[in-house]
Amino acid sequence: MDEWEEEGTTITSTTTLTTTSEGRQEGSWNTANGESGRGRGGRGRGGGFKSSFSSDGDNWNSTAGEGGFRGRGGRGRGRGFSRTDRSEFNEDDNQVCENGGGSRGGRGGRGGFRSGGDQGCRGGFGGGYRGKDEEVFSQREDKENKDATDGERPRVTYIPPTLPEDEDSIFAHYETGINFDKYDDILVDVSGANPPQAIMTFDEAGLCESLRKTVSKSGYVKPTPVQKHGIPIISAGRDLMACAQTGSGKTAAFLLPILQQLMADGVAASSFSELQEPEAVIVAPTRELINQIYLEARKFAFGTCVRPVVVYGGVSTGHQIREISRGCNVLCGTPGRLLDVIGRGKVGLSKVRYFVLDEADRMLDMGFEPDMRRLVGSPGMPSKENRQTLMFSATYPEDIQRMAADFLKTDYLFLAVGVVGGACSDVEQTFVQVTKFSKREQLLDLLKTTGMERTMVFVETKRQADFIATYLCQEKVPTTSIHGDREQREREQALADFRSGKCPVLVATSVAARGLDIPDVQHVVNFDLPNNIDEYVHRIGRTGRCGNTGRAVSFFDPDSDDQLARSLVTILSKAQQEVPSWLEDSAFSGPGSMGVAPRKTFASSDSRKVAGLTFMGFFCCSSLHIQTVVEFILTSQRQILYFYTFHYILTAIAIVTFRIPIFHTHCDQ
Ligand SMILES: Nc1ncnc2c1ncn2[C@@H]1O[C@H](COP(=O)(O)OP(=O)(O)OP(=O)(O)O)[C@@H](O)[C@H]1O
Repeated sequence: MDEWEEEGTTITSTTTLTTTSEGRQEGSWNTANGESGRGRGGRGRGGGFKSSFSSDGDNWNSTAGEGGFRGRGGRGRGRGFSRTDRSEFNEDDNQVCENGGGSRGGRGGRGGFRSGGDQGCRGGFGGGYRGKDEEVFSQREDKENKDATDGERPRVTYIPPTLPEDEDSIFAHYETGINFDKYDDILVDVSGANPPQAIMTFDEAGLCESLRKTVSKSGYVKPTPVQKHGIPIISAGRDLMACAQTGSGKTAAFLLPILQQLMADGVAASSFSELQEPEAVIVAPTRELINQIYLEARKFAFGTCVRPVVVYGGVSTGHQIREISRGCNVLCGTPGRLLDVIGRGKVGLSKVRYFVLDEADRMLDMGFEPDMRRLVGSPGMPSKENRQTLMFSATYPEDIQRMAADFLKTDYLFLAVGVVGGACSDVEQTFVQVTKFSKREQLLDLLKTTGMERTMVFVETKRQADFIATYLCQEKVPTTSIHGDREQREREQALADFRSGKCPVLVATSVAARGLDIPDVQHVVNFDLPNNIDEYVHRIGRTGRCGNTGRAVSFFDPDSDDQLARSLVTILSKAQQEVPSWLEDSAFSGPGSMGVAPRKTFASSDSRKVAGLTFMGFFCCSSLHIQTVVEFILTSQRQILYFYTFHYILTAIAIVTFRIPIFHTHCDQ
């Protein structure tokens, strides 16, 4: 629960971890805490950790920097939020972190963050927990840019390395796994009026020659279920809310039909216009994910006149605007930066035909919903009746589904491949009961058995991510980390090192939970379990992708993870996996376990059906009871009349209360 998941959390701690890291060219990974960050209002004191990895040989040198973490930067100005932090830092015997007592600085707008990156960024930011989402970052960055203009703050100057242009790099892909063909056995449900026929092969998708070539060069032989159904739905011009398990090809399911249509219509990028007007806008919650989507779009559009462009925070806005001005048909972006470039008048929305929300449930939850509304309400953006809106995710809480309908035409189709919100069945899930003090040793033991296999370790907080990464480095496990307080250059370097295998262990916060498609991730470890079951599903979905198998090991601390037990049992059973008896005990023995659904928002299917079913159930019961009541009124049997009235009210309450579980049983065959 770091970057994203603060809903319902009591916020009490906003410590700044002032950490910067420099990736040295000879392969060293060096993280040093910023010298006393003295941003405005920030009192970041030195210390920090320092770890370096010398790639020549197995030489991992990590020193928990003199003084360890000493992030005292939490006192800043600006709006911040406090939170209850489940970090182990404060309790740990070997604590190397002095983090201001864990409950300070709820107003953490501007603390001390100072970086000496090779891009010359010297950003003063921080001052507390901002994490929540990309937008918060973007706003901050925009603020930084504005401040820079005022001569107060430096600009974000990072420009990502130029992408390789050779076909081998562009079309590099990993192989589908042994379970790829089993995708065909998954039950698919399309709800809504007049869905078009699914396709069985890419030939039936009616792709133009150039797309056929790029699809084939990408190693795609046959479509996955979400592609079989999604492609014809999008090609037929329908709005779509699609749900399919992690790693099952949702990206191509929306990119291919969009690109196909743009190519068929002869859309071509032009650098002559001052105002660029993309035909498609794609949004995703994190920088790395949107960049990945962009790379996929660029791959499929290779050799054609359709030009995708990506914009996201942490990168020089000027650079991105220059990229846009070279021609932009498909604009991929994180919400904050998108709104920024639109606000600067560099992008017009009047030609938008496709509006895509990847990780749609995340894009519509509390963190991003206002931005999504701002985006669809931006000047020139066609109304929902005049554009196609497409939503994709592996999870769709029911409340989010209901809200999503605001963005979709009323006759949208809902596509469910398998159990909505279900975990990928190719991931073997195991749980280890732990205490919070034993986690680190358990992690180390685990990593010793997995050796150099690629492993993502999810932790709850940014500080925890740095701390665990440092710890593993000290223990000579080549590790890097990714989280929202690292600079973009560092985040990209971390991913690159993980991808290449230079650092086979990546410690991550939730910022890396969704969408990232990294080859050969064999393991996911939930060092800290998230507080939300959907988050769990996304995290473990970083392995077991595209028909490959994977393993997820989760540390379950009964003291803090009990509230997740019931949802975990549900997830395990739905994925036909063994449920440890202790987990079952924990799930069904705790307070509030008497017949109450684990989570009301865990949707099983199209919320329209659920609503329909509830109404039908209520209506049937009502009719029956009304009939009975009338009969008894006529026969004047008062007690029985009271009994039935009472019973009628109870039934109504029960139906409304248990409507989700009722529907679960109905559709999870
Ligand atoms: N038809 C296909 N044949 C072979 N590989 C495919 C096919 N479709 C997608 N892939 C590959 O499968 C991997 C996973 O796809 P993708 O990232 O789109 O999954 P996803 O469903 O969006 O996952 P997530 O829910 O985690 O975001 C990618 O490497 C992609 O290139």
